[in-house]
Amino acid sequence: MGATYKNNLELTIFGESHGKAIGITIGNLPSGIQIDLDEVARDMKRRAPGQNKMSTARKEADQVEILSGLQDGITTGAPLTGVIYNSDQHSKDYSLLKTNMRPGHSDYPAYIKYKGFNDVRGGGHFSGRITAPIVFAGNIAKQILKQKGIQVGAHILSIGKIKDEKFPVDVNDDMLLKLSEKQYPTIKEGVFEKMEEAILKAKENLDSVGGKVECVALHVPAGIGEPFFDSLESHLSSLMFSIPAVKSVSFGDGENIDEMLGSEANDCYYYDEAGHVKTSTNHNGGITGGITNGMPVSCTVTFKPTPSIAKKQKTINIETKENVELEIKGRHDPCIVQRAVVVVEAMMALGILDMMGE
Ligand SMILES: Cc1cc2nc3c(=O)[nH]c(=O)nc-3n(C[C@H](O)[C@H](O)[C@H](O)COP(=O)(O)O)c2cc1C
Ligand SMILES: C=C(O[C@@H]1CC(C(=O)O)=C[C@@H](OP(=O)(O)O)[C@H]1O)C(=O)O
Repeated sequence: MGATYKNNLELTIFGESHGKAIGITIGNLPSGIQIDLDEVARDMKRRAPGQNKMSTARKEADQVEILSGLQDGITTGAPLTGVIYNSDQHSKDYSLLKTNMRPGHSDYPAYIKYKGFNDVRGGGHFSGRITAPIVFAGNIAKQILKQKGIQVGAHILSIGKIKDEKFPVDVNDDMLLKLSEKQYPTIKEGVFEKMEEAILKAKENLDSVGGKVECVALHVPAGIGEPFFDSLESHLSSLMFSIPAVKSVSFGDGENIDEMLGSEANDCYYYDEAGHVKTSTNHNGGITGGITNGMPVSCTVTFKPTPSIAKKQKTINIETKENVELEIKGRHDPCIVQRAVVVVEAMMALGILDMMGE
């Protein structure tokens, strides 16, 4: 199993959901950067499981132990390794799932690829739990970007059929600051309460819901990225698609841009009062020709409904080769989206830092 993303940064993730620990090694970080570990802990808590009825009941502290690469809170330039110990595994929930393949999860393709030796407990290395180390790495990236004046922030754009509004073209630091103060960030007031209802209703019906997260990076200078294979869109979408349960990634108005005319989709340039180049709209999400144009980089990520649901489903038993019915027991998120906002931010920060190549 490969576990490394390598460009200017090197990210190597390790561990399984029910193993001893999970973690990440980040290579090629700049040296001499002061890291605030309280900020790391704040982001870890935004993703951590077991906090309320909208999340899996599994409880994990998700405290990161740093093994290397940091001395007196400052990056040394050596590979930075963070480890998170697992403590609340209920592995017996998975005994039936070794043979009865969960629809929508990795079980069947992983069984084929790894000849049945893959660890199915908690999803093994395929688990959403592996996003905890990504949030750790992403927070380090956010702190480095912040020192360059770049801010990353996100909100829940939709859960099921309940929708928030999209970021406006003039999204600014204040708006991101306000969102960062909310546990479940939405731009419209009062919309998360309706989203929560949708999550709890799905759960009550032994089902799950999906949704979208919209993320921006502000003050990214123009000129980051390359044409074709190393376009910023290519790298960011590769990172976003690495998040389990992500089924689409788009930039700007990407999901609807096909319905516009050229005259509507083009972002027209102007000089503002300070002489900075801006565009009056941002349908292209701050990237044209694969390269940043100085406008906010904006990306929307769609999460499918959580695959492990308690409702009876049809599937196969890979050992007896029979069609069977499956009722999944165990602890699962009735919705992934509200826990994944910070994961999307992490990938955005890592992708931009990586492509800046400094
Ligand atoms: C933060 C997070 C939490 C998740 N929680 C669950 C869960 O409780 N149960 C589950 O079946 N899948 C969960 N998933 C999704 C699965 O890991 C994912 O659907 C599975 O690995 C198959 O990958 P794919 O959906 O990308 O094809 C979670 C994903 C994330 C990012
Ligand atoms: C533990 C986390 O989420 C897990 C992600 C997950 C999956 O299949 O992705 C399945 C569940 O694992 P378990 O059956 O061990 O409770 C979730 O709880 C986490 O995100 O930290």
